[in-house]
Amino acid sequence: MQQKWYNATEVEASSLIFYMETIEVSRLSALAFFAAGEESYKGQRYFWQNREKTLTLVGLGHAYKIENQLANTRFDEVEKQWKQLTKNIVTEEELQPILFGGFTFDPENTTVGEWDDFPESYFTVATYQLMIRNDKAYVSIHLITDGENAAPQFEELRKERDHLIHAAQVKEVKTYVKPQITSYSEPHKEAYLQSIDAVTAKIKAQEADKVVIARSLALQFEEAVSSPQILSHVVNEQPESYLFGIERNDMLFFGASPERLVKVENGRAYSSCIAGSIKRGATSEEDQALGTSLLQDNKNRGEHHYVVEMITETFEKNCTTVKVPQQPKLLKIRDIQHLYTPVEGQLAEGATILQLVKDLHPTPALGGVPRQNSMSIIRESEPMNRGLYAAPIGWLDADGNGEFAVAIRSAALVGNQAYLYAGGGIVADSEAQSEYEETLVKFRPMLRALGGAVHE
Ligand SMILES: C=C(O[C@@H]1C=C(C(=O)O)C=C[C@H]1O)C(=O)O
Ligand SMILES: [Mg+2]
Repeated sequence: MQQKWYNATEVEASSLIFYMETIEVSRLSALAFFAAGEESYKGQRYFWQNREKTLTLVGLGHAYKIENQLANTRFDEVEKQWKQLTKNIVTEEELQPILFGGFTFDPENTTVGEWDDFPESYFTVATYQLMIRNDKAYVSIHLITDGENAAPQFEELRKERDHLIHAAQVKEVKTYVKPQITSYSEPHKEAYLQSIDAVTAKIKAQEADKVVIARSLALQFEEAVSSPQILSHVVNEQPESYLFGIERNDMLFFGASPERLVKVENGRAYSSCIAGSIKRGATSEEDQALGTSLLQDNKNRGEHHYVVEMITETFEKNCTTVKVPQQPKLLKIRDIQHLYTPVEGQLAEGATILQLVKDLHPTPALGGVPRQNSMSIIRESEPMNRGLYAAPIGWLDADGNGEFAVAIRSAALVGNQAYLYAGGGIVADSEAQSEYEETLVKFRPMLRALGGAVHE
């Protein structure tokens, strides 16, 4: 697994020139722009929408890649390379270039599977980037080169840009059918149930306070499923979450997550503590009753408390002032309700979004407490590699702004196969059967998008 191929991209970034040109375009469908890249940029695309739907990003093609197989130093390495690369920017615009990507959940996990050739850090600068912000749409071209022949290259890129915009504007926005599932399996279901009992016993024996244990669900389809097809369903069905899709070679990793890891805007940092769950009710009365019982439930308040404590401490280390409400609220999304506490602070001098990602990941919402013990227990207990599931995914610019979601409610799609991931926070009084049911609810957003039966 420890390949050395990433060196290929680590050319002397300082000798490279970063050209960027942005035009404003009349509003077009982000999905149609993504789909316009189906032939030429498949395997090199991304899609992102924040929860508020005030920012949409689509990337087609790779102007530059930052990949590495490092463990602890991966965050610093990406930050260093991005700084180098954005030192020599040639642009007339106010818009900043954007680096989009993610860090895997655990670089020390060695379990083989669908994530085998995925690097521990995977970031790209798109050749063509669509940004929809404040109701305006912009398309940028990025070209990163040593400067030789930049002008004719740029001319070619402009032609292709116009072609992509045209295709996205004039083609009807397609309505995609749902894929046909030919097989559904919950691999290692028994092992999962046993691991919950085993982990609960470890917590009772004080080997850890909280450990998040996850499992996967595997689907097969009649034929290969396309990325725009799946993203279109996610966009329609999950409007209240972060929506993301990131392609690498023949994999699409996608999801609809309610959870913010960190956002930085003009020197202020924001995070969210989301842990503790209950299903939605069939009627509004039942829904409210379930919500009230979640707010009062000791086991769920325990799961939540560890997250608030850790994120608050991390913010105190990186910020001059920190604001945290005393009590959690309810966060209701289509299939589930969670306990939710927002955290915000004023970034201290020198603190950056990637430093916050490094310090926050994994929070006890996806790892556990204490961090090292819980990570070892996860490695021993889960017969899978989480890859980007439960990991930081998002963007940053060259000005220090950016946002990372925690990639939960997510799945990896490879040709005609999909792997869906879900887990839950295990504490001393967790019960295997109810944790199992909690994961079934958490699979629903991906299962629904992929054409699976979801009993509403
Ligand atoms: C682990 C997941 O979600 C996390 C675990 C939760 C819980 O156990 O209550 C709630 C939200 C997330 O912090 C997941 O969705 O897979
Ligand atoms: Mg839970």
